[in-house]
Amino acid sequence: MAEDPTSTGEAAEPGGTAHAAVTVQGLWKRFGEQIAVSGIDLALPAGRFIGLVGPNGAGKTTTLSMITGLLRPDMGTVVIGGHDVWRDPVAVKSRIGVLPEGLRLFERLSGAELLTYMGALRGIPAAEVERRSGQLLEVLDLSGARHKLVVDYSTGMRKKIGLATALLHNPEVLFLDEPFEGVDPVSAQTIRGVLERYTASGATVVFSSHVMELVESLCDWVAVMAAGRIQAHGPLADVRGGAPSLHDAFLELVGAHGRSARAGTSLDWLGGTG
Ligand SMILES: Nc1ncnc2c1ncn2[C@@H]1O[C@H](COP(=O)(O)OP(=O)(O)OP(=O)(O)O)[C@@H](O)[C@H]1O
Repeated sequence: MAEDPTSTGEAAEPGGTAHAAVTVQGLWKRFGEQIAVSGIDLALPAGRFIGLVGPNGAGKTTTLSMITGLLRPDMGTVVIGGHDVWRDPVAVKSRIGVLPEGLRLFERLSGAELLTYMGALRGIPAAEVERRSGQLLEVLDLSGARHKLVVDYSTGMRKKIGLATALLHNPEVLFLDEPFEGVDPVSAQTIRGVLERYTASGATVVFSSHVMELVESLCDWVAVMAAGRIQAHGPLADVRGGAPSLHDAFLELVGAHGRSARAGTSLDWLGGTG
């Protein structure tokens, strides 16, 4: 579905639920001369596995940061669960979980301590935090590392403990910025299983990635971003259209077909033969 600049932000895609988990209207962000996000209107349907895809620098992180209340937009509104993210941040933050890019954790706590601390910050009763933490550590295959300091966790372990902290309060919507970046296939499969279980119960996942195969295999709804704008959005099959794969549809949408061939001809000296 091509982006309609007059869109009101209502979730109205064919065959989709009428209920929007997240409604974004007129979102803008500029860093000096650089317009990172250029007027986005988007209604993300509830209960879906949603992929935000786009090339490097498309504006995915900036968009997710503004949607989750981490970065103030220059213009525009974001509503989650009926609450404006910037006017009613506490109500929104109790309903969402966020795994941001380059998540900074409390490095000198163990995995178990980190969850206990995050649970207390969220106001969850201690016994419930302990119950949920034990289950999350178990399912994410971190039980053996529960007493290890987070500073000593590997990249994949950090992603998994970050995901555990984002899920601890049982949010309605989970936002993940590049959750599979630097994660080995076994950990990726574990994360994937947890996310599938989470959406199966009616919750919404929104994640950004530039790995098309991953998005195609996980998501049932996608938004394609390039140069700060939404180029297409809707159910996966609609966005893919007649293209053989989401990868091909994506290259077409972001105007990248033929770019690799051009790069090949301009690097005629490259080959390691002196
Ligand atoms: N704090 C900042 N200061 C200046 N420019 C920024 C800042 N954050 C982002 N940008 C610029 O805004 C644009 C969008 O960046 P953003 O990180 O949102 O893209 P992205 O789609 O997440 O990219 P990637 O896939 O490479 O992570 C880029 O041109 C980037 O250089």
